Amino acid sequence: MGKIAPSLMCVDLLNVERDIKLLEEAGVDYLHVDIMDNHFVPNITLSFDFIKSIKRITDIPLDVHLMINNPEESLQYLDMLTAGDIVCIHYESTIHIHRAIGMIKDLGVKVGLALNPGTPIGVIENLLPDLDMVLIMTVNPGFAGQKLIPSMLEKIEKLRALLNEKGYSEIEIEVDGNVSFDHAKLMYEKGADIYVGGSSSVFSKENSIVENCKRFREIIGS
Ligand SMILES: O=C(CO)[C@H](O)[C@H](O)COP(=O)(O)O
Repeated sequence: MGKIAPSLMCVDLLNVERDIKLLEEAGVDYLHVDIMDNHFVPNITLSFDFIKSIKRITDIPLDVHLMINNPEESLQYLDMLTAGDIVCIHYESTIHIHRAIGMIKDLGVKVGLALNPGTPIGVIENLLPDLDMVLIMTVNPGFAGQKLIPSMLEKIEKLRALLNEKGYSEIEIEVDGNVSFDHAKLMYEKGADIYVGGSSSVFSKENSIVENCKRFREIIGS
């Protein structure tokens, strides 16, 4: 059974509370919050203060994706998170990855590790005991509305095989970037668990948010 994590960078920023209530009605599993620094990726979107505001209006667990350099310098600002939330940092974003992971654990939340499309999956092997989730970026991060990099489908499959082979089948695989309805089906077949729905699915203008989530659920068997 797959889980849906709508990407709040695709929400109507003039109607955030309205859209979050719709996502609650749709029964989504997480809210995916992208934090950028204009250095690790060339964009700036949501913020730590935005997360504080979100926490006041919903109990849906947050899936915080930090696209920032040296995340260990900013993790202190995430003390509003609680057990059940996820903090995901990029493998490429720090030379002190074990220290950064340890700091996420100290927050009492789940640990996610994201890999850019160009980063091979082998880098995670000695980190597996500390991870709850691995995020496969299926586009180069930073912007919504990009095209899927097709070779990422094989990467998902290889990661699922690696996790099973090493005895870490409980680690969840998240996919992010052009997770359209069609791509979600392929990703599901390859072994993905958590689906970041953006402009190409949950927030597609063709239907309402609630109807889009319903269609998504049917595809990922939840
Ligand atoms: O992380 C992201 C961009 O870096 C966004 O969460 C994601 O790409 C949004 O989804 P879509 O690609 O469907 O617009």
